[in-house]
Formats: sequence, structure tokens, C-alpha cells
Amino acid sequence: MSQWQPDSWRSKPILQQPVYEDLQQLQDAEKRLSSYPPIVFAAEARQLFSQLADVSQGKGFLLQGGDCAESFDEFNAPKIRDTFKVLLQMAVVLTYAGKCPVTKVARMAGQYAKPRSGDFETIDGVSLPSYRGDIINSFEFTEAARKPDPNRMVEAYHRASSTLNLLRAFAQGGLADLHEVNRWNMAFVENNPLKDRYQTMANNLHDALEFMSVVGINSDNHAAIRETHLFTSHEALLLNYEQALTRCDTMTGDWYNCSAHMLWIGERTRQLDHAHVEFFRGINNPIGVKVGPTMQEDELIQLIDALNPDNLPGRLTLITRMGADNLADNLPRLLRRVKAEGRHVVWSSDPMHGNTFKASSGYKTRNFDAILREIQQFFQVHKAEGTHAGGIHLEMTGQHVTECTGGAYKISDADLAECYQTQCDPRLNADQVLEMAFLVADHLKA
Ligand SMILES: O=C[C@H](O)[C@H](O)COP(=O)(O)O
Ligand SMILES: C=C(OP(=O)(O)O)C(=O)O
Repeated sequence: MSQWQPDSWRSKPILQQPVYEDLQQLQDAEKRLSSYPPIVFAAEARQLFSQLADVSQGKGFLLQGGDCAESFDEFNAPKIRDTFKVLLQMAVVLTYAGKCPVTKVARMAGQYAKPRSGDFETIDGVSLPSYRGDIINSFEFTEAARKPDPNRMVEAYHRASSTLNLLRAFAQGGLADLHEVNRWNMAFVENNPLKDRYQTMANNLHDALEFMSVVGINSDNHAAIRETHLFTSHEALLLNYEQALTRCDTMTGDWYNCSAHMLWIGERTRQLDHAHVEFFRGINNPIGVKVGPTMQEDELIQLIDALNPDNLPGRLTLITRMGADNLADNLPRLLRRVKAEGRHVVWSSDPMHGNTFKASSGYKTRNFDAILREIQQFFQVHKAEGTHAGGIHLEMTGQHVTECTGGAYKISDADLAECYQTQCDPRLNADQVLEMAFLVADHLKA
């Protein structure tokens, strides 16, 4: 195998990339980014690596979630805060139910690039290049807006840095206090139409915290009650940006992609001999790869070996996104083979991407029950195969959007128009995602 360099991906075939008109502008933007400070610190990525090593051995659970695509326009503190809060609420429920540590990884602070099914979008007979995420072009349907602009990479860097800055402040500065999180959960249950279903667990959790307080374990004397760790992640699709933020760690001499703690390769760009696999094999972060229903067993083992040749636990998370109707036919054969070959991976379920459809109203949507069904099957199949259902990966938001149908509030096709804000795929809203956490908690408990 040829020697890896941060730019060795450039000699390989690559999919899902923009075509920039002005190459000088592109080079200038890359040069500027290469000179900027890293967004995350390599030692933090190692910390996540070690937590994921525990998850791969059945001693933890991975909760990964956030926007489908972060938006430059919707870049504000309440939005960041609300997603942060919901992630924490879910994590507390899952920790309590699973009686195991939950590693929290946000799809935030860099989730700006989107792979698309088609290169063009046509509206009323007008065809323009598809929207590929705010790091590349703009959502607005005009020729100028859809033109890829390399300066957007620099803009994305600044927004990712500010987002992470605020997330760190929330995590360490008091907002993540377990008593606060518990209060939000109690309020969620109190107001939910399916209150009776969730009340017992919420009460138990509340009692556990009260008990700890009484015996003297509280926010004043225990950092674990007062603070939390939240890692960041995104699909490392736009390799010009990712390369510019890839740095040699002075402590270890190893290469890390310092644009986020964890990066993943999407389902559309995971070809063995292509640029993304080449780039990912050389960075030392914990990484993920999406696995759809067409993945073959041999292909998966080859991919695992290319990305994790030393078989290090925690290095590789396989994020399955099969679709509720395909999972039972396809996940068991992959689990069996990976187990038989002794490869260490975290198995996580993305129940979103295999369950997307167009509603009669014309909106792209996903149904709560199908999402839940995929997660339930994920747990069942792992149980049957004796492997660890290690995590979930959700497209979600802390806002009260109407993008996915179903849930306790029974969002219907007709309701989608009310608050459909996503720039790409439909996300679970704050209520739906918390409900999902309570329901997943039942499986973790079992
Ligand atoms: O989030 C994933 C992909 O970017 C998305 O599903 C592609 O959507 P499209 O089929 O509308 O291009
Ligand atoms: C594009 C995504 O998923 P997939 O690669 O699984 O389609 C995503 O998670 O944003």
C-alpha cells in the first residue's frame, strides 16, 4: 500500500464533491485554513477513542445526534442550546436505564456538507446544481446561490469554532447540571400526551438524584453531577476542508483531523479504492462508516481492515442504516461475519436514512414508528447474535419542527408544512427524540 499523506486522497477517484470554478480561490481558502488553529485537540479525540473502546466491549453506549445539516442562517445560541439540552436529556435517560456510561457525540460544530442523490434539482422546469450543504453552496434556489464558493469553508470553520466554544461553556459552566437535566425531563413527561408511559422511569430517575443529594453527592462536591463531556462529529465529505484541518499532533507525532473529535464516511463515498477511505486510513481519530443494506460481508471485512488494520477497539464505529424493512435480512449476516473474524467495532444504529420517503404533501419525511422499529430490530438482532448493540445515531433537533410524522403528538402529513425547516433531511423534533430515548431505554434495560 502506498504511503499515506494528508493529501494522498487527491490521486484517488472521488464522489460527491463540488466543482469549484476558481481554483486559485480554492487554494487560497485551503491555505488560510491550514494556518488557523485546530478546532479540537488531539488528546480529546484520544479520550473519545478510549470511551468507544469500552463501548465496543459492551461496557457503554454511544449516543450520536444532531442536525442533518447545520445551517449558516440558523446559527444562534438558542438553537445550539436546545439541541445540547435534548442530547443531555436523552443521555441521562439512557444512562439510568442501561446502567452504563453513555458517550455523547453531537452532529454539530462542522456538520455542513451533504452528499446528494442527484447533482441537479429541478423546480418548475428550472434545473440548478443541488444544494450540498452550507460549506459548499447556499440553499436558496438561484444560480448564484447554488454556485460552490470556497470561501464558505472559511466561514464554516469560524461557525464550527464558535459552536464548539458555546458547547464547551454549556458542558462545563453549569447548564449540564444533572439536577437541571432532570427538571427538563420531568417537564417533558408532565406535558406529554403519553405521560403515563414515561412517568415511572422519570420518577425513578428523580428519586435516584434525590437520594444522592441526601447522602451528600451533589453539584457542589461532584464534578460528574455538575459537568459533562460532549464530543463533536460530522461527515468528513469535503476533503479540501478536512485536509486543511489535519495536523500532526506534537505529543504523539500522529496525524489527527482536528475539525472534530469523530468523523464518519457516508454510505455514498465508502468505496475501498476511493479518496475518502484513503484519507480516513491515515487520521488517528475515532471514525465511523455508514453501512447500508447492500453491504456484502467480504466487502465489509476489507473496509474494516483498510480503516483499522491493527484492529484497535474504539477506532471504528459501523453505523448501520438499513431501513426497518431490510434490517432483519441484512444485519445478522454482517454481525456473524465480523464476530467470526474477531474484528473489534462499535455497532451503532442510524434508523433515519433507510426510512425516508416522500409524503403525499410532497415533503421528504420519516415516520416515528418506522424509526423506532429499526432501533427495536437492531437490539433484537444483536441479542440473538450475542453482539453488543452499541449505540444510536439520530438526525434530530431541540426545536419544535414538524419534519417527521408520528410520535405522541401524532404529526400527520398535513402537519408537515407547519414548521418544516430542514435544508436536507427530516429530523426528529425535541418531543419525538425524547420519546425515542424513553422507548430505547426499555431495550437498554432489558
Ligand atoms: O442526509 C443524507 C443525504 O444527504 C440525503 O439523504 C440525500 O438526500 P437526497 O436524496 O434528497 O439528495
Ligand atoms: C448522509 C448521511 O447518511 P448516509 O451516508 O447514511 O446516507 C448523513 O448521516 O448525513
